[in-house]
Amino acid sequence: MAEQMNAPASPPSFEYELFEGDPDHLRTVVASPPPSKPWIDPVSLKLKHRIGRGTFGDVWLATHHQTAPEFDQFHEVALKMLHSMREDHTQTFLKKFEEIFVKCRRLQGVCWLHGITIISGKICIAMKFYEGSIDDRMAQLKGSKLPLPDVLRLGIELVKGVMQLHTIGVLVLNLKPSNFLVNERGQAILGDFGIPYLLRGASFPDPEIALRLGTPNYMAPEQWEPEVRGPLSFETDAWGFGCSVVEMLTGALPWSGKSVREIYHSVVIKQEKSQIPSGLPPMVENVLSGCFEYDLRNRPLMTDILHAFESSQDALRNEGGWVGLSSRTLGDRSNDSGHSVWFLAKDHLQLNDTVRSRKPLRSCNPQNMNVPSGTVVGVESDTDRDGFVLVKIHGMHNPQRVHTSTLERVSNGLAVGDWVRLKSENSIHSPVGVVHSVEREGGVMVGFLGLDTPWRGKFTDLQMAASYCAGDFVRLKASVMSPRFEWPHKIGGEWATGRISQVLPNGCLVVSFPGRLVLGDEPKSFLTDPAEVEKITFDSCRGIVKKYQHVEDYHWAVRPLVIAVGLFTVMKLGFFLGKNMTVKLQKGKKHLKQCEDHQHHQKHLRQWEDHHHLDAQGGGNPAWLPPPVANIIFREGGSAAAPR
Ligand SMILES: Nc1ncnc2c1ncn2[C@@H]1O[C@H](COP(=O)(O)OP(=O)(O)OP(=O)(O)O)[C@@H](O)[C@H]1O
Repeated sequence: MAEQMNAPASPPSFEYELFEGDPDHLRTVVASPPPSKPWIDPVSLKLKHRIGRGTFGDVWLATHHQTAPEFDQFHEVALKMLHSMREDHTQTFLKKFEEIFVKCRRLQGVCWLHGITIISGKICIAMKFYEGSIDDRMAQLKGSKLPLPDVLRLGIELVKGVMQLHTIGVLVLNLKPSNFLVNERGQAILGDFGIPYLLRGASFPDPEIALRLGTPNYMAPEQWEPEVRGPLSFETDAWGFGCSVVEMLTGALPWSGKSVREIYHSVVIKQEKSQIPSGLPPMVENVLSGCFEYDLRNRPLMTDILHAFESSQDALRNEGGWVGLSSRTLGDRSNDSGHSVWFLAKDHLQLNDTVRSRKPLRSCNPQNMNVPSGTVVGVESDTDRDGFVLVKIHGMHNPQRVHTSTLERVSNGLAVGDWVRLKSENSIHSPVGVVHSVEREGGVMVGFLGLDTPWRGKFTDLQMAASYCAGDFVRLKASVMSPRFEWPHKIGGEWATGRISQVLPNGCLVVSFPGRLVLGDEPKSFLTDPAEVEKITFDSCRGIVKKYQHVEDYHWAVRPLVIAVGLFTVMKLGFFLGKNMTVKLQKGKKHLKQCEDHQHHQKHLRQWEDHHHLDAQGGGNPAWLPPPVANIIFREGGSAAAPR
């Protein structure tokens, strides 16, 4: 097969080539066995006309002529011709396609694949030709929107298709009404079997395509830069599904009128969500709102969506119209630790599970540690996901009845959300990541920065790592010379200290720098690899200077404020000293003057005494003193003071 797949195809000139036979007389002489190999001889394909142009290539209507001694048949096919890519990437795609080809053919909800070929150096995937898409159908309706019962029915069919694709390990990543085809029985079929997923890692002449694997209007935040904001997960398809359902209900394209850059800014940076129409059955509304959770771990799985749609469809049928389905909505069950009901629904406690109090999603401090470690000895109701369990806590005699939402399962020493470090590091991705799932048998899934999908391995490959939370201060380690992402410096040249504003599901840290004044277009936040930073706390700063420098990291205004206060203090001190000096100077001058006067009067006195021959006794009587001297009292030591 490898040789067949690698065989260079003869490139026919196809751009305007029309099918020469009569398409109305497509015939099957003898039924052929379904081929287990996907390769199609390009000569057997005749292109008729182009149906449409998509992000990853064009779709053509073509005929596929198969002939052998036992059979001879024509099929009308839709031929998806991908943009040209590098030869090695073409081969990788062919290999991936070969792996999923037979599996895909068993999936009822996914378009039927005829095979694959290469024409003019471009990969061409031949699929069954369907009569139209949900998008086409919407275009024919008033307001381009579908009624709720239709949306529920089509939604259920599509979710089943997505789930089928997920079971073979493929994500769709391109859910949108134009990719929802309708078969001859009016059922919705997935028209894309995960082409963007198979294209991961391929490079295109247009770098934009490689950067974003999907159609911008329907893309989840992590889909824009999966290696940075990932990992791509089953929940990534929940976002695209949510966008598609909202469009089917409202007739409005998500982020309509916005450029690709603007959509990126809205979805990824500003973390905006699609608006969900009001008046929907609460379960549908809740599950749709869950689809738009920024953190993919908080989104529902396809099973949750299916459950919500089927329940709402049943209720709609039974009640003859939407009048309110249930007094108990899923939204009421949210958890104030930051975990959505969908997050909590992903794991179910069983007897003998080791558990501990659940850590909040966005904080390092446990809300309570009522259960530092315990064992589940009783499950109140197996069917109720939202129930209580009996937990035997070490050191306590009687088992405690604890709500499952406050507990997390610890298997092989690890729980979902734990920070871990790979024992054997590699240069491809960060060695530090966040646990996404832990199997009781030892299998672990971890989100690592640098990987676009979750890492899968054994718990023995991992060790615990320091955790990071929003609010923590961090700085690049001194040993990091060339960080993975740009990181600002301080004026003196050393790495600046920033504050974590968000922790992405793969452990990538979004860091802002409140200690830096951001002007104009300068970036407000930076991304960083958790393995490249260290935590900075007031206690860890040694010496008063370092401690003060850390205070400056809290807000850019600290330094100018300190400078202003310092200047003010200096001025005040200067003023005070100045005033004191002036008083003293004046006093000194006065004193000098008095001394001078005194000397002057002494001189006069001596002259007067000489003149009047006064004896020394008479000199002590002020009455005998000349008038200016009478106003001055002489103190000990010769200092002068004004009379009282
Ligand atoms: N198997 C098929 N049978 C009939 N029509 C198809 C088939 N596959 C695709 N189409 C139609 O061809 C048109 C172009 O499809 P294509 O998938 O290339 O574009 P797109 O959905 O806009 O973009 P993307 O490349 O992102 O999937 C769409 O209108 C789609 O409904």
